Amino acid sequence: MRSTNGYDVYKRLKMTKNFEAFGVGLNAPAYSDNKWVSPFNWWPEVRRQMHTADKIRLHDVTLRDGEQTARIAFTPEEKLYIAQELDKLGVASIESGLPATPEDIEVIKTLSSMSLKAKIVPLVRIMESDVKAAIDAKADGMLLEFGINPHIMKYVYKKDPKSLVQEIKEYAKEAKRNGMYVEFMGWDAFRCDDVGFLQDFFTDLADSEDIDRITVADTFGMGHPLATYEFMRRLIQWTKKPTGFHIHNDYGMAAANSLMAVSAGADTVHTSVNGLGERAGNVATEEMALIFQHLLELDAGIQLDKLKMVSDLVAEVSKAKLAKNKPVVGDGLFEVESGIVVHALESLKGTPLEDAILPFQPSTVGHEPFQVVFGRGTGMHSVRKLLKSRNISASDEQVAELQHRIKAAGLIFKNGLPRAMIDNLILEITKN
Ligand SMILES: CC(=O)SCCNC(=O)CCNC(=O)[C@H](O)C(C)(C)COP(=O)(O)OP(=O)(O)OC[C@H]1O[C@@H](n2cnc3c(N)ncnc32)[C@H](O)[C@@H]1OP(=O)(O)O
Ligand SMILES: O=C(O)CCC(=O)C(=O)O
Repeated sequence: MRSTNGYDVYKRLKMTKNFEAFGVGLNAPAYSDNKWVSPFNWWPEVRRQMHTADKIRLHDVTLRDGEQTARIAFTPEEKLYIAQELDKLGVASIESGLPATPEDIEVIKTLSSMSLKAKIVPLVRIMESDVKAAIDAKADGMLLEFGINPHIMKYVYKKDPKSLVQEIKEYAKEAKRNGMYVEFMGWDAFRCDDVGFLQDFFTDLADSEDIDRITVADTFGMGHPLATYEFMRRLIQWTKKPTGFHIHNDYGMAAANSLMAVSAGADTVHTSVNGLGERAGNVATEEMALIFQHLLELDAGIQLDKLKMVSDLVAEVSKAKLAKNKPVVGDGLFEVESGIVVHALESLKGTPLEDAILPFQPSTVGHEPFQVVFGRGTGMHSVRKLLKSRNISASDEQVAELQHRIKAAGLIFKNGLPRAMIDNLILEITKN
């Protein structure tokens, strides 16, 4: 299949603007230069429920929560390298570890001295030593954190909520005196069965003008999307402050729930490249970046065409290999083997929809061009196209025989037939 990029498609579609089929047109915003997504996303009934901020921020936690993944560690040099790529990618802030180990303190200090566009905001426990270390490292800000689940507060930390609020406010004041941005994150807030407890805690905290943003974490990723929307709506109502959302993917709902949090009005999502993070990981930076731009038309400031490269970098350094079908960045996303799909794609050649059947073009996220793979799923149309690309004419019987041989070999070579095998099969079929 001919390789393409978003710009080629753009040029072609511009020329054929307003085309339609059976009276049905394709229009922006669902349809544009590099995407074709569901127009249902723009139904007034859907949009009416969205209270999105004008600008969305991605706070990247790859270097903190990502490194918390069991069996993953980054050296200080690796952290500095990744942080610079995250900065070029366009994330608003980088959670550069905890100022609790000499290595992380050094990383925070170095990054803070580099005048990156992204703010350096380490995770900070409610303790003097962490707060002081973040200030001494001249970080841009601090993400003060505590478990805002009454059971965790009582049994793990033996803290009472009232004195905790006072402590947080004092540390926030100290950070502000040093010119820092202050965010508070309450983790495990989604398992609290007493909404009055949450309301009192967050209302009381929000009364501090030293706290710039309040974030809640669905630490175990088990809130229903509609419950997430409702909790975030209430939190915004209680605090009247910019609000953030942090989630893990334990139930596979991290992206959907982040979308709900933003729809309720949160302006920041904590994300991690390749979805690294404790257990099932955090919501993936690459997924949220694409969702915001393509489905909500929200500017998160992300250079989408760098996503694949940053993902490859983090996969390499973390030694955490990605599934081929990982959304947005998986190596196998733009390969097709199934005959019926190849036939559909071939049929669109020369029509306004050529190459536009995909939801988004490979080049949009910096991916290799689309390609047809040969194997068990190969259909007749793929075989004809293959022969045509090599200027080989063959009878219908030869095409059928070649298809049969490719399919049989595909049962053995489960990873797509190697080029040499395809060459051999063509030779065998066409020699007589
Ligand atoms: C819920 C989360 O995901 S929190 C983030 C988790 N991230 C990490 O743990 C990063 C990797 N961790 C580490 O390298 C180490 O645990 C360190 C350097 C951070 C701390 O190590 P240690 O000082 O040896 O303490 P250890 O990890 O065993 O225990 C945690 C301590 O932090 C305290 N603590 C934890 N969270 C908070 C908080 N939000 N505010 C105040 N204190 C806290 C605990 O009460 C405990 O204190 P104690 O030593 O007085 O009992
Ligand atoms: O606040 C913290 O210490 C980290 C919590 C966290 O990453 C989470 O709740 O998922």
